[in-house]
Amino acid sequence: MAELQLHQHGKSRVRLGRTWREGSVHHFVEWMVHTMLESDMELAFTDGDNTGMTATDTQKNTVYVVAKKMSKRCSIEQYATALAQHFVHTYPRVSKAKVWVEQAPWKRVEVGGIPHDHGYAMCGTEVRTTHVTYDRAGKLDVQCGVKDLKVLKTTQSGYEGFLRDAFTLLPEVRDRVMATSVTATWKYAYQPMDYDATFATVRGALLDGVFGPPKGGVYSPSVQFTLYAMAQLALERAPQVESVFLNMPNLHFLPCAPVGSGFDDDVYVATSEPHGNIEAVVTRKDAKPHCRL
Ligand SMILES: O=c1[nH]c(=O)c2[nH]c(=O)[nH]c2[nH]1
Repeated sequence: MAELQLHQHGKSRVRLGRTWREGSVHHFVEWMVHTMLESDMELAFTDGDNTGMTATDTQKNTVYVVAKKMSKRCSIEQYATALAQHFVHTYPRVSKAKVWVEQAPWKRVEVGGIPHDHGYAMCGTEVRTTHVTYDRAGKLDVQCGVKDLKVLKTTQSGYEGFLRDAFTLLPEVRDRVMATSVTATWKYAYQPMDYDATFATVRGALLDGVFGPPKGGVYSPSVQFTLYAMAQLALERAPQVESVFLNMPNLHFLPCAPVGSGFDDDVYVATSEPHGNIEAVVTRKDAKPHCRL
């Protein structure tokens, strides 16, 4: 006999744009929203009975309704919280709402050094993310993050001392290009007053962990060491953060010696596949672990 275990239903990849007009200055965001509802809908799966079900089409429509209701400029965390709470408070069969939001990297343009009133350009790939859950007991969980944050440094990176056997071809190096696309998520011990400010603090810490000071930088003996240094800095600078998950592919730039010349740390074969893949969860001592592995 079969038994229904966890079940949920939601809408994926709902895209929206939202403008807030503050006089002549307009603020714009583009969001990709995913919803998922845990609800008392076993009979839909086992008996084909849809009574009381919040259709995924309704969930999609609600994404837009709640965006409209956010009358003041807000962060993705505030929006996702409002959306999750709406589902639980409106639909008695819903026991837990899960909402993911990703913010596209539109940035206000500057013309002659002056911020434009309503002009935006998309520069880069970096997407700000959040994952919010809210349940009928009123438990709210907000996780923040960033993905596709691509970083590269042309030196101050090496890789030495690793195991060598018959399968090892990689030479040891003290100078190489280090490039990665950072995915980070972090959990708070307590919710910050200002999600935007805390996001900026954590993002800044992650970048400083990679690059070090502007003159001279900081040496990376491995992606692993740099990942841990980044997470340590984030925990140090943002006291609200209790744990950080980081995933960092090692995007290899392979030494290239064009025909007739040698390799002088100047020309590389740029690759994306295959790539190394390094990840870890780093928690504040005595904090609850945060599982993304
Ligand atoms: O920083 C690195 N970590 C690794 O685990 C690894 N493995 C590898 O081939 N190159 C590298 N570089």
